[in-house]
Amino acid sequence: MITFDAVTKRYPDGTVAVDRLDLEAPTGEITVLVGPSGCGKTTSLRMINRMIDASEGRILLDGTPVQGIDPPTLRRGIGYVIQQAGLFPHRKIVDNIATVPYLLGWDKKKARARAMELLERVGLDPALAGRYPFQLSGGQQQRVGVARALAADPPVLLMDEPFSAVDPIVRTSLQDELLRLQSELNKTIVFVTHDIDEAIKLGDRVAVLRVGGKLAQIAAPKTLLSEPADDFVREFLGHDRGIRRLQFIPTDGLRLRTDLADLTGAADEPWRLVVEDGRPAGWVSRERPDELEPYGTFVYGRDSMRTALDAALLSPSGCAVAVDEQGKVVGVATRETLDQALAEAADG
Ligand SMILES: Nc1ncnc2c1ncn2[C@@H]1O[C@H](COP(=O)(O)OP(=O)(O)OP(=O)(O)O)[C@@H](O)[C@H]1O
Repeated sequence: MITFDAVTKRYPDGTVAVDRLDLEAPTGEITVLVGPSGCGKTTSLRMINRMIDASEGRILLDGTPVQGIDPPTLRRGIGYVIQQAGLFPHRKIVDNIATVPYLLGWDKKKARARAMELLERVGLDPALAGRYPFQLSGGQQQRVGVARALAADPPVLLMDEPFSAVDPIVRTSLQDELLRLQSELNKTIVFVTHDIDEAIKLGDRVAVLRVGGKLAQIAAPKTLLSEPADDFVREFLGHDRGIRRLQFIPTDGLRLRTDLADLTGAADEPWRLVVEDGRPAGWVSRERPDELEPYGTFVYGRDSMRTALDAALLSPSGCAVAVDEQGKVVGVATRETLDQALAEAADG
């Protein structure tokens, strides 16, 4: 656990970047620091590994003040990932990843074997090991940055806007990859971002900071969205806070119809889903039975109501197609069913 105990950072020019910050980042969880530009996120993060020293207050790592640990020792137990990966341009990928093991005096063979293992772990082709950073895409470089931070298996990972410099599609896959890795590794992660969607997706807990380095609220994402502490937090969460809340509402309680999906014999309805080899092929209407119309799917029980609703909006029938993990149709959520679930969500 990382604990901020009344931590203040005053820069020499008098700027108060962080103001009496109290915060806990529990072991094995992702704690996200989010807030507008200049609110002290990076300063807070860097005080954990003493790249910046606090002016007042204490930061504790499992109860031990970091101020009492010499920086090299401290950093051995703390991986650090930054925007644009910060790789050494003249070192091959494998050697970039093995940076910390080399510093720790591991023999070259063991360090490289560990680097190769990590390369695969972060979803990269081992064939990239011999390349130089400039021969990789931005997203691949970020993955290497994550692999490098994990190389000596540190219990703590600090991540400073690690995915901000890549396009939205790559960012989404990096976020998914981080969540997958974390489900295996259970690191204590402190993650800085200015993107509220990223914070809500990744954080077990999200700390919202306001300019001046004051904590506005810390809560689980779901609570943050349903109970923002004040107008600043409400505004920061954006006008589509209600829509975002839907991503925490599960779909496993939705009642599905199977008679609209050729599964149990088609009902006499305006729309019918054509299923081929168990998979959706398209909707057909009574008026135009030969024309396949578009459809949207959600994975029943895994995806949230937000995805289910999106799936319904993509279908002219207004119904969302529920599939299993293999993409096979399990039924259809009609507009009435979705309406009912939304009404219940609004109550809760
Ligand atoms: N070395 C420094 N000297 C003086 N002021 C600084 C220094 N570093 C940062 N600051 C100021 O401290 C405040 C917090 O900066 P910090 O970089 O921690 O914010 P941030 O929330 O990470 O911002 P961003 O999202 O823009 O990166 C800002 O007002 C910044 O200008």
